[in-house]
Amino acid sequence: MRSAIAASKAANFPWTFWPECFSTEKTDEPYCVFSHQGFAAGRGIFVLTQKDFAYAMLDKPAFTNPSILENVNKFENPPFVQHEFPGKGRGLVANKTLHRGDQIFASTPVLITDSDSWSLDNAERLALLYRGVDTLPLDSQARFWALMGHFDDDPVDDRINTNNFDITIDGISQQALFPEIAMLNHDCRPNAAYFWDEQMMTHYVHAIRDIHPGEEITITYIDNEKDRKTRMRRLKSSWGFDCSCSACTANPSLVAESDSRLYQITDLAKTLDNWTPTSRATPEAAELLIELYKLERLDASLATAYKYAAEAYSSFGRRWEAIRYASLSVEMSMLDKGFRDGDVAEMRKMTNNPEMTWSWKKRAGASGKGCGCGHAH
Ligand SMILES: C[S@@+](CC[C@H](N)C(=O)[O-])C[C@H]1O[C@@H](n2cnc3c(N)ncnc32)[C@H](O)[C@@H]1O
Repeated sequence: MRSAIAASKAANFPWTFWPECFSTEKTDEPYCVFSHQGFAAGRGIFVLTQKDFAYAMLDKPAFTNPSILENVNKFENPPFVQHEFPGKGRGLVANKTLHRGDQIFASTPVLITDSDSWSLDNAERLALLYRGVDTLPLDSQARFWALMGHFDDDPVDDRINTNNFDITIDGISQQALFPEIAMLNHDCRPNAAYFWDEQMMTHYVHAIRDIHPGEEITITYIDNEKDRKTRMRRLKSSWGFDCSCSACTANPSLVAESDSRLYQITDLAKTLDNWTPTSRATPEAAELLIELYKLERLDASLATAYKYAAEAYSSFGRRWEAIRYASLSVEMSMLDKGFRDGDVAEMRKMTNNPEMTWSWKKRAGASGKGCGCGHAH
């Protein structure tokens, strides 16, 4: 018999159990555990948050129209096998060729926690988390407990902190747990990218370059455009491991070269973002940025680099190059930022009609000389 009290027989009550709550002096509304066992065809979910936020979530299409999740959480015949890597724990290895754009996961969270719930008394916060896990369907509970921890902390906290993803719902950042996706290890030059779709309440993972059978499927946990030292420090402090990926363990001369390319990438992005009359942005600068990202094998970042190139060409009135790069940007942005992302919509517009976009001839008329920039947007 579960410790949580079933609420399923109460009329018009949307949650499976009566929420258990604790208050904090810092907030008006208590934090509660809201459990929905039927979510995503019985995968279930619990949310540790405040009442208004939990109820607003119920208005998302994923809850109001469950049939849209028909093709989500399909874990049979995966394109990978689980493998034990010395020093890394488990990871996922491709068992067939995956092409850029191939979907690897589409998964709903089993739990979502509000970062502000840390303002609760720790024992109370943990009591809510334990209660939440206890209210998940047994299958999801098992997946939760099978996750790795590394902080040597409370077992529930540790699993959440080691495996969660930052997501945003209605503009508010939250932590979400996707047990199957949490099996992916980090690489500073990953071959897969992910994004969160809040309408679908689904986390997607796609290949961002071709992945061969036997190759580990990896994502990034951090901002890979930082130099090696910064990346290593971040991975150690947040995930407790010494980065051993090829970009971190290369010969110091190669690392130094990579770091200097990363600094150049930062500078070029600043240049291309400059829409003032003194801007030195040119299509050539954007081409160089693309080349540097390719050299660094930062495939996901190409989404933004292609956008810079599309806008740079558009700003000099060069229609066909603008369209070419806008198309490339749409393809990569859909994999890294999401199907509904604003950049995707903007670049799609440019593929149809660059003349109607804000950047058209913004910099130099069609001459390519000098800058008549004006302001972006
Ligand atoms: C989200 S889990 C990934 C799956 C995990 N390997 C497992 O066995 O469940 C994150 C943890 O995996 C390990 N890990 C992930 N990527 C790693 C890497 N590149 N090198 C070493 N350890 C890694 C770290 O212990 C990290 O805290």
